Amino acid sequence: MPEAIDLLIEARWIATVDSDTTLNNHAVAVHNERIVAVLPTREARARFAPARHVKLPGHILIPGLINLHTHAAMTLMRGIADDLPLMDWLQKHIWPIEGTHMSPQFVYDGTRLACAEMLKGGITCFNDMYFYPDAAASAASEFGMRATLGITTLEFPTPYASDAADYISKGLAVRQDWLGNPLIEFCLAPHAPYTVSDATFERILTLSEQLNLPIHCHIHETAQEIADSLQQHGQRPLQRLRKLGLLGPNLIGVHAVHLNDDDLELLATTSSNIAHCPTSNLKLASGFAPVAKMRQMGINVGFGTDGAASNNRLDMFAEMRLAALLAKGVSGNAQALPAGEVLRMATLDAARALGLADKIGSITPGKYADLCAVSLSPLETRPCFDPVSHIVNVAGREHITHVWVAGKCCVDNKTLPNHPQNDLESAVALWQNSLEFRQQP
Ligand SMILES: CSC[C@H]1O[C@@H](n2cnc3c(O)ncnc32)[C@H](O)[C@@H]1O
Ligand SMILES: [Zn+2]
Repeated sequence: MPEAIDLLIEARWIATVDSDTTLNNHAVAVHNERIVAVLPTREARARFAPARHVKLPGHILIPGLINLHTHAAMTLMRGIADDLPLMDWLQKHIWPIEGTHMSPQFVYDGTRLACAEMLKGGITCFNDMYFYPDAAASAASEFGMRATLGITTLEFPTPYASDAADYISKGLAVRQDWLGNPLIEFCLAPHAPYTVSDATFERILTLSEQLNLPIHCHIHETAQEIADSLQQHGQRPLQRLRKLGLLGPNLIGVHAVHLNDDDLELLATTSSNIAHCPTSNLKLASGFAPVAKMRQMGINVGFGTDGAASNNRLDMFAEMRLAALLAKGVSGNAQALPAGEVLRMATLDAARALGLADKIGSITPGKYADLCAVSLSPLETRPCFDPVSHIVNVAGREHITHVWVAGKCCVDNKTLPNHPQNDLESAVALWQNSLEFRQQP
């Protein structure tokens, strides 16, 4: 008697990522949100009686992509301040707008816009750092998307919170409200060493240890950040964080562009994780992160899009391709970051950084069925000798046809099922209007 299951997905190729081999003509069986088997299609047809059966004869099935660093709601500021270096961009444009326009509705609408874009681009999970995480959680959960939301912390006041203690207590309260939701996780998110004091970092470390939460923080993004830290603290930001005890397997350091040999050694010996954001680093002219060196030294690295105001897309296919090309160019080694490694960094390694590798990141029985199907049938993707190479070097997010999160179909034939598109479009149009005609200082 065939076993009744919720879903059977047959694919021409499957890159499980838990091994280096690409499976041909295999199927993934899904029941109760999880993967129950990965097996040859012929065997799957005999063994299972699926309630839903999806056939993908020209596709590769990969684990859902994980965006290891973003500010989702910044989609509403996409393209509002281009062609600027980080500090001009932040201090003269972004922070003033956030100071006047930030609200739960802004974060809810902006995060919904981000979820629509990310899901259609094969991203099933994102690691967010922004204001009003309750509004972000509502948006993600409406789309059925997985998210780790930051208990974001700054020392200075914004419409969201008055000081570091207020940011932390508001974030912890939101975490409490969402405990038990299987798709929503939290992390501590001190913004950066230049906006957070030693005392606040100490408090954050204690909370991370007590609650076993990752710590998500921008680090070593620009040369100026390092010069300022040397002047103010007499040490580089990573040395300061090391002294405070922040480095370790719970840390996700974002950007890590400017690293000397001692910095690299610190990251490696403490098993810290890095979110590499190649597009944002180029667009803000921050520099080139030494990713090939990091990988050689055993540092765990995933990819982040950063926010849509500094990218200006939330496109992990673009990040994968750019990261692979930059790693080769920067290291002078064409073998740096081959496609299989890039796909693992965008999935399993990012899951590891978030402490979620036992749940997501690979197509492995027992894990949640977070999956992405990419069509390699169109002419521009032919011929195909190596489908994993095609994911990084040929295909784009426009080739994604289906996405599942915990076995639930979130993108069906390139569309978002049951999504009230009009409501979102009109909300975005209203925000565009109010940002376009804002009072300029
Ligand atoms: C406290 S919420 C997050 C905060 O970070 C700002 N931000 C966005 N991108 C970057 C970046 O690349 N480096 C530093 N800070 C960034 C965002 O505008 C929010 O204010
Ligand atoms: Zn960022």
